[in-house]
Amino acid sequence: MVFPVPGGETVALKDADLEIMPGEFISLIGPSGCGKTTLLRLMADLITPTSGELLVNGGTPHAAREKRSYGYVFQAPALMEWRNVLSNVKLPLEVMNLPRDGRDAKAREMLKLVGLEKFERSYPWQLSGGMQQRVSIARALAFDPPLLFMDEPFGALDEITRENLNMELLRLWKETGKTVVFVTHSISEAVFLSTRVVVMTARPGKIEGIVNVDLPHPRGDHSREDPRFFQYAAEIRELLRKGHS
Ligand SMILES: Nc1ncnc2c1ncn2[C@@H]1O[C@H](COP(=O)(O)OP(=O)(O)OP(=O)(O)O)[C@@H](O)[C@H]1O
Repeated sequence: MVFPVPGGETVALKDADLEIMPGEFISLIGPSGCGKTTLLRLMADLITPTSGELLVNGGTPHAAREKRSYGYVFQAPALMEWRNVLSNVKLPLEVMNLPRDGRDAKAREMLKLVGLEKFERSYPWQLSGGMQQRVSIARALAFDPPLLFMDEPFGALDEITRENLNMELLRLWKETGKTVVFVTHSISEAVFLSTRVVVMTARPGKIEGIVNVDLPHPRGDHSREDPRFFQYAAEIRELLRKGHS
């Protein structure tokens, strides 16, 4: 992926070869500016690759977008301040023109899934950052996409809130069987959540290595104390070091 910039071009991604299987939880980790968001945006058809091939569910990213195959959770919650929580979660269902009577029920079901059923009438500014991020996850799940793209959704949260949301996300992933592609800067978050961690190099972003995380499910606080947890974290750190130099 090459971006034109004043006076030249930026090669954001090069030789990024990756295959993701249905139901996987993949984390992308790598130095700042290595192209993690770019890779996610390419998968989501928010930008078009300048060369190479990219397939989402066997078709083009554009076709996947038209079929509403994915939900996208941004770094910042990006909720509409003038809409209450229920109405924010309903938004994609309105855009898709789904029958009016089904929309409320679906949005409520999603809010229950993220533990916010008591807050449907609240406005975004009345919620904490973590709660807002849960609303945006509920919104991304509302139309039941098989894929979930998440760009550092918990980066701005305190450690304990982040750990709690990690637990919730894993529960959701297990319950719904979705494929998740998750961008993070945190090695421990990547190990805790993922089936595989994709470590990228500094720009132009390439894949330095992939670590299979074979920690048993359900994961919880005990997983963080498992000797294998430290071993996976050390492997990822080593690959990150190699990719930095
Ligand atoms: N629209 C654009 N135009 C020009 N350059 C861009 C554009 N989008 C991204 N880039 C460049 O591509 C590179 C990769 O950016 P990207 O946002 O994907 O990195 P990242 O790994 O997600 O970084 P971070 O961890 O800091 O969020 C950066 O050098 C960035 O400046």
